[in-house]
Amino acid sequence: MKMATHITTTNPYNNTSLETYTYYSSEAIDNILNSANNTFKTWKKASLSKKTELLKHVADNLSKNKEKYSKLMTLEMGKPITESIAEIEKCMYLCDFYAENAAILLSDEIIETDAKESFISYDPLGCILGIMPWNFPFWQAFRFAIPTLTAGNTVVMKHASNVTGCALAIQQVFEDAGYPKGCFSTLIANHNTVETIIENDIIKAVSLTGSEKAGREIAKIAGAQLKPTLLELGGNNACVILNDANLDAHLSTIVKARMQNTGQSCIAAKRFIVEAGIYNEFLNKFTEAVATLNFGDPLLEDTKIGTLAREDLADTLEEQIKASVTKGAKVHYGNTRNKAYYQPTILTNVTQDMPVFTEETFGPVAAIIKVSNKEEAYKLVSNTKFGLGTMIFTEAVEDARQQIINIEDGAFFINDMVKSDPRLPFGGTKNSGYGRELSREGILAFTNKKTVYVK
Ligand SMILES: NC(=O)c1ccc[n+]([C@@H]2O[C@H](COP(=O)([O-])OP(=O)(O)OC[C@H]3O[C@@H](n4cnc5c(N)ncnc54)[C@H](O)[C@@H]3O)[C@@H](O)[C@H]2O)c1
Ligand SMILES: O=CCCC(=O)O
Repeated sequence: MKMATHITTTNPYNNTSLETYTYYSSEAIDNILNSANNTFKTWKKASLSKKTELLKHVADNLSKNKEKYSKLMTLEMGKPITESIAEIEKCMYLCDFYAENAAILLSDEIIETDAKESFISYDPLGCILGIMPWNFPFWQAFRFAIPTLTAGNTVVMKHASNVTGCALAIQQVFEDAGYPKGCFSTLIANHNTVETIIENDIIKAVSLTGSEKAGREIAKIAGAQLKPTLLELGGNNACVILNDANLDAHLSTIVKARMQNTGQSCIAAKRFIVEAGIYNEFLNKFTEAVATLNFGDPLLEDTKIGTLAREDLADTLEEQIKASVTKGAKVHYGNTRNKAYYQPTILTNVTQDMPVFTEETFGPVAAIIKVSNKEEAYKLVSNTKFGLGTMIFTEAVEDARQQIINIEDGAFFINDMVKSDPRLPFGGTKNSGYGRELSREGILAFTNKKTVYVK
């Protein structure tokens, strides 16, 4: 098959072309990798105060250009503009968090032994390749790059092709903030080229955020080179609603847990496991709230639901819903479609053998499962190959806490939606990947935890 030489980005809301970009030549990619490698030699020794000062410049740049970057994200992948603005603000908060805490998080860890002095020194590894998805075009890139750079590594990033404008804008943010050339570079590269990039000695590790399929492929390539990977993959989070849940307090959070980013979030609530005693009340209130979500031009502030980021994503969702309906699921609400638009949809009578239960659904469809008691609910929670997070809504918090040990996921949220927070580790288990981003874990992810022993 002939390899594409260009990427043309498209606005999924009106299907108009935005820009055309040429894939970088292998020579251009080699130059970028060499530059990242050379810069590493000095960047790793730069003082932490210089590095954290630059984080403040990044946050200032994001603040100054918030509208421009938000609009770019919305144009390229269709998310409602208010959510794009919130995404840029979250990136700013991430910079502030590491600017304030990096010195403590990266400081040597003294360990008393029979040596005069012994400690762990957290040293950077070198140039790290980030492979990123389109669903949070700025946030995912920043979640990886900010701690990785602050730990003293350099970064090259291959972003999803439909957000190439964002990928280049992100490089510009780092350049304008004053990072030395070679600290952060975007690579416009296709999948075949990525294999060669991973094989290059300059790349010391790979961080991938993307699908389970991509995780398997990238881990295999990196594994053959004995290079470490951090994998942030798909999810199929359960949202458990027990009989005593306070729906008045939590309904809007529960709706947001599924419909945020037009349902295109790895940690979205995808399987709603609802106890019989609250089932009718929940279904009525949830449906009423979902029906108020306004679809429209994502550039308008009152739009709450956009199109999906690409038309083929709506094809996949439609197939998953059709196959589930064939197996007995009922369309309780929604299920109309027009090109990349998929109406928020609620399916009831969902059982464990249906694609909307077993697979990740990346769009605004809620699969509702009725259970007769909480024991049954907890059994269903873990019946998934994914392991990003579980959320539970109940007033019996102490009782829910007893489940901490049984939840197999990377996160367990009681009376809130699963969400990422720079202060807390983020990541999955099972087919959702391995490794942790954010917090102390994230800044140490790409470090050599070096034992130093002075007799
Ligand atoms: N766990 C998390 O933190 C997290 C966050 C966001 C998205 N995701 C997941 O990402 C997926 C949606 O994003 P997507 O559609 O962009 O995923 P994707 O796997 O199709 O692509 C992700 C990135 O990997 C690249 N890629 C994929 N296969 C590759 C290969 N063989 N060689 C080189 N590069 C390759 C893509 O070009 C893109 O840059 C969902 O499954 C979602 O749950 C996970
Ligand atoms: O798609 C996943 C969202 C990840 C996050 O919020 O950090």
